[in-house]
Amino acid sequence: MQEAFIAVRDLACRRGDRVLFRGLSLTMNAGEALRVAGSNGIGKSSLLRIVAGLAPAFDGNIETRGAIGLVDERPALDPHLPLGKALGFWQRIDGAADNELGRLGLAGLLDVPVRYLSTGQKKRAALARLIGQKARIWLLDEPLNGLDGHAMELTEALAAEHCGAGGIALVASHQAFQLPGMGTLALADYAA
Ligand SMILES: Nc1ncnc2c1ncn2[C@@H]1O[C@H](COP(=O)(O)OP(=O)(O)OP(=O)(O)O)[C@@H](O)[C@H]1O
Repeated sequence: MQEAFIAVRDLACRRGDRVLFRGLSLTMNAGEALRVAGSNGIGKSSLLRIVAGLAPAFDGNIETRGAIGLVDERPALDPHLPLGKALGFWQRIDGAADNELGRLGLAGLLDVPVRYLSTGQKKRAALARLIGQKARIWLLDEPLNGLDGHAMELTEALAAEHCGAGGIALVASHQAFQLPGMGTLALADYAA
């Protein structure tokens, strides 16, 4: 099984003219989960994007081992395709895998164009793709936004199963995320 590891060392993040945080270090090993907490605009999404390699660090460095799957408010699913075909695109790349469609309440929606899915359905569709991706590192940006109570619990359960199987979950959320043994990193502690 592919190893999972994240090391963030003395990280600083700058957006535009402003340094948002500095001096941030953390290490995550297989099976660990961490919630990044903080108010709007403090830099939670920016941190996840830097860890994903989608944005540059202003200072410090990041080391990751294991494939990374990022879920944010923009599902990487073609809005014009029916959900089944949009997920099928990724299945051809990721390899066939159980996307947990039934569990995610998506089995009856495969003929619906992605753009017509509700906010919560889109979020669940993004989770289906993430599960199919089989990435060892999950970066979840506000994963509970727009979800009803049942879907929130399901998302937390899926993340717990992912960590139980040796994955890593780094979760940016301004609201509580229930996951056994999950630590919390208050980004305000590193505000520049
Ligand atoms: N490309 C950019 N150029 C300039 N400023 C940016 C850029 N991207 C983000 N910002 C700013 O950086 C700050 C941090 O944004 P970020 O999305 O990381 O915050 P967040 O903690 O995830 O917020 P929220 O809880 O609202 O999702 C915000 O003030 C935002 O306006």
